[in-house]
Amino acid sequence: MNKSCIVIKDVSKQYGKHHVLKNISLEISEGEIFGLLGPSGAGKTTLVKQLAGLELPSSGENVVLGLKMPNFQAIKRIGYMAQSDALYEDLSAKENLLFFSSLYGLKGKKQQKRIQEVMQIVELTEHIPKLVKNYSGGMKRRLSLAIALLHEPELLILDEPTVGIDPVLRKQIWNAFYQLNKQGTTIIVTTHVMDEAEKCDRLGLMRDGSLTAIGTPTALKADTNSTTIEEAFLVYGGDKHED
Ligand SMILES: Nc1ncnc2c1ncn2[C@@H]1O[C@H](COP(=O)(O)OP(=O)(O)OP(=O)(O)O)[C@@H](O)[C@H]1O
Repeated sequence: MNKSCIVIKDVSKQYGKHHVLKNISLEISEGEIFGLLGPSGAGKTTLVKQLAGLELPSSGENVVLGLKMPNFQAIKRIGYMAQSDALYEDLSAKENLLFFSSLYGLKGKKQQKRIQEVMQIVELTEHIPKLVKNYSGGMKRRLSLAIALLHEPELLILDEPTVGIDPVLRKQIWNAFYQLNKQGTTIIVTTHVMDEAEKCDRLGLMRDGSLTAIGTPTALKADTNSTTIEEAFLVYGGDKHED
């Protein structure tokens, strides 16, 4: 097994009396595409926000890139794409990219070059001058991904990156993930889309704040005598998602 990129040690999270994460332990290796699969409310967002350094566990700890989170040195090496797009709608894509890249300290020719590169990855080059409010939902998701890539992160944390996106676009976005992964980027992605889950190297199945199973899609299916991940998920005590 490769070096660990993420080590989650007995992490729990409580909001008042509500136990949102229950004793989660998990290791993700460098270079993996790891999927967190589970129905709405299972705790996926809560967990990945902690990994991105945006929330704290109630107990346990998260070590990311060798550093206990939250840690600023680690955060600088992480690209995080939240579930809802955080874009300036009244600005153009170019202006958004200039703004976010300047936050990372990019300037001049290097900044221009990186903006071109990330927009090429998400196949939006020709739409750079457009106002974001004139982008479709799928284009906004891809622009959010481009922004998450600006500082060449070693780890990408993607919260439902393709939600509401049609299958053709979803394929394009996954091609971008594979390309980045081939270059060494570790990717953790939350999803409740079963065909997307099949694309991950390994999966963690989540339900009611617990990890009910961890394994490759093939192993999870074989261990449960299932032909699909959805069936395997149900065997491990999951709920079918209503979407
Ligand atoms: N700040 C908060 N205060 C109180 N409860 C919260 C807070 N954040 C999340 N929760 C609760 O934690 C539970 C898990 O939410 P979370 O968003 O992590 O689930 P999820 O698996 O990502 O679902 P979805 O796919 O709908 O985003 C939900 O019941 C949610 O209401």
